[in-house]
Amino acid sequence: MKKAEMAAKKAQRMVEAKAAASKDDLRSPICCILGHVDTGKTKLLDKIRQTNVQEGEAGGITQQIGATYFPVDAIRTKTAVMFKEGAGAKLGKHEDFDYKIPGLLVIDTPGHESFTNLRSRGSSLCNIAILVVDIMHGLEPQTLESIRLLRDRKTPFIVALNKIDRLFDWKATPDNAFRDSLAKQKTSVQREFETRTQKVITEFAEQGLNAVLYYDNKNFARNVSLVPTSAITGEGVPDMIMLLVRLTQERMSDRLMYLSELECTVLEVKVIEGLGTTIDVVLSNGVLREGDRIVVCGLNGPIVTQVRALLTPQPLRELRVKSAYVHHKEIKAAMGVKISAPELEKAIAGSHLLVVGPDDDEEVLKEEVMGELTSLVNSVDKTERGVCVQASTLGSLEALLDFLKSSKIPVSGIGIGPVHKKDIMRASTMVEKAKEFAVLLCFDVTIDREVEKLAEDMGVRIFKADIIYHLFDAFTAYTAEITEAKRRDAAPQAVWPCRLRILRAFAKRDPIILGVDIIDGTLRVGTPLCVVKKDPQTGKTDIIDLGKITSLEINHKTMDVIKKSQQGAGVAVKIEHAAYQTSKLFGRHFDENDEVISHITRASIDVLKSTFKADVTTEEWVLIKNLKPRLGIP
Ligand SMILES: Nc1nc2c(ncn2[C@@H]2O[C@H](COP(=O)(O)OP(=O)(O)OP(=O)(O)O)[C@@H](O)[C@H]2O)c(=O)[nH]1
Repeated sequence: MKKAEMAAKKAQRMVEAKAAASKDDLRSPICCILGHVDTGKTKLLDKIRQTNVQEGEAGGITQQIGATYFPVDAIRTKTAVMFKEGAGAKLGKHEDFDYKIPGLLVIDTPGHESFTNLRSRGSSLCNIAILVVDIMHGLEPQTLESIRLLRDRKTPFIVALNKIDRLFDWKATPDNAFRDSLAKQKTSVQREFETRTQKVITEFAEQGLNAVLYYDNKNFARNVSLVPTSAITGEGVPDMIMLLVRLTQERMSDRLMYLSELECTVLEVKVIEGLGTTIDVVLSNGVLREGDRIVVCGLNGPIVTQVRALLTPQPLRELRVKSAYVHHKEIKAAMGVKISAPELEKAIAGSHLLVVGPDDDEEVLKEEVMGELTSLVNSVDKTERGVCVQASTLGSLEALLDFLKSSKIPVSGIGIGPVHKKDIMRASTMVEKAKEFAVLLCFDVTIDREVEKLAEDMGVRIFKADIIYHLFDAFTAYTAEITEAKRRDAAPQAVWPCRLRILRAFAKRDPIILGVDIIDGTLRVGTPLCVVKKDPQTGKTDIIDLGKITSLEINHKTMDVIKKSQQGAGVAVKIEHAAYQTSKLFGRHFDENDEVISHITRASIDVLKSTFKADVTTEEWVLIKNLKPRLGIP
């Protein structure tokens, strides 16, 4: 009852917050940088920051926790060059341009760690992303993984086509607008640019994405924009920032309206000397205050604690001040903040942070905050046959589970944080049930040597990686290996169906050698053969086992497998019985009037079904079905 009441109150508050919001009061968009290693993500971030540091912190760029804040003044300075002649931007006069966003909050940790943790009820808190692609390399494995993440979370993104200064003979004009720089290049450089860009466009097309140079983009909703940049010379960086400004304020102002309702996410959990365990959060809406009672999701259940301090880094010029941090009484969105509070040791990155308000029931908030972990746990396949996964944060766990789901890999257990013995024990229950799933897929987590040893002893395979698709590749290779081993082990139990007509007997007993015609099926060394006789008086059937095929020949050429189509003028089959079987004599126990068939059993059919399913043809299944009643298999 209470829960419903609170939900109603919250919904009401949200309605009020939305009603009070306006397109004139926008908050700063949050931007993440993703891309393959070494494409220049860090350098690009540095470049945006540095230009303004050089200009004596003009515009007041501020370093936040895990993020850099670019106030609109800094953006205005940085993009001025876009209004010059030759920039090709057709933006009118600089002083007339209406910068509506108060600034831009760029998350400092590039890569998908922070992107996946900036999450809210399945969607992303990252308003816009920059996907960095090296123009010399095109799309690389992690680019594809980033695209997948961006698509899953429906996050709009632009592509920085970086390292244009590496085009042969490029003449740089530092921090220039791209088109002006390109116009100044020799024809050969312009041509190389065009060919390389075209190649990238084709690669995007292969991913089902329509990419175009941003200044040719007539439909931002449909096409991905490419912005050529150099993180070294700064060329194209003004274009990139201008594009971010325009895309966010023109196309997503609804999502950026400032709301008084709190929205806050834990990006990282960190131990800081003197402060103990702290959490770095992104406050994307609302206000946080010192002394607030907060609720976050923890490894062992919800954590309720009180904000002891709200911290941001000390500005560079004040480095001599003793404390590394500035304390705040309250902080308004959008901001990256460090929170110091007791009992945060078990907090989980990716969790939401809620503040207990005067009307709130703490129990309900606790449930809400744990809800996401519970719903992730509930999303796990309940067939109880599947791999176990362990990830560092809620965000990465979610991304990994999404990926496994789309790759149709079942999951039986999940965990967050460092791998413990109990996680190995859980995975080990699979050893008997399904060996290929006795696996722990670890994404960006630490494992003690001792725990690894336990896994070895229990027969649990551990795969570690900090790139999702590497985990996937390793696991796929492993399952292929296991399947192959299983086939080798099961091969003696597998019986392939065949029906043979006896043409003549070359040897009547020990071993029996027959010349045969294959009526149906395939002959293989190892197949047990029999004839089925019906007693004319009693009507009782009698299965006479002749033994197993030990060799096959066509025209004196030995073969392991002979298909019906290969048999030519007939096949010579050598049949030997096992020591425990009685020897059979051609002419007495059976003769050329008998049809010889594979002695299939319930068990042999099951082996074919479980291990060789992909190898059995439809005709062979039909033949098995026909042989079953003759051999008395229900
Ligand atoms: N010539 C040239 N080199 C660049 C450019 N951007 C980055 N680099 C160089 O490329 C290398 C990788 O750059 P980073 O910024 O560290 O790349 P990253 O994407 O952050 O790499 P990871 O953090 O490893 O994922 C460095 O040696 C940079 O100096 C560019 O625009 N032009």
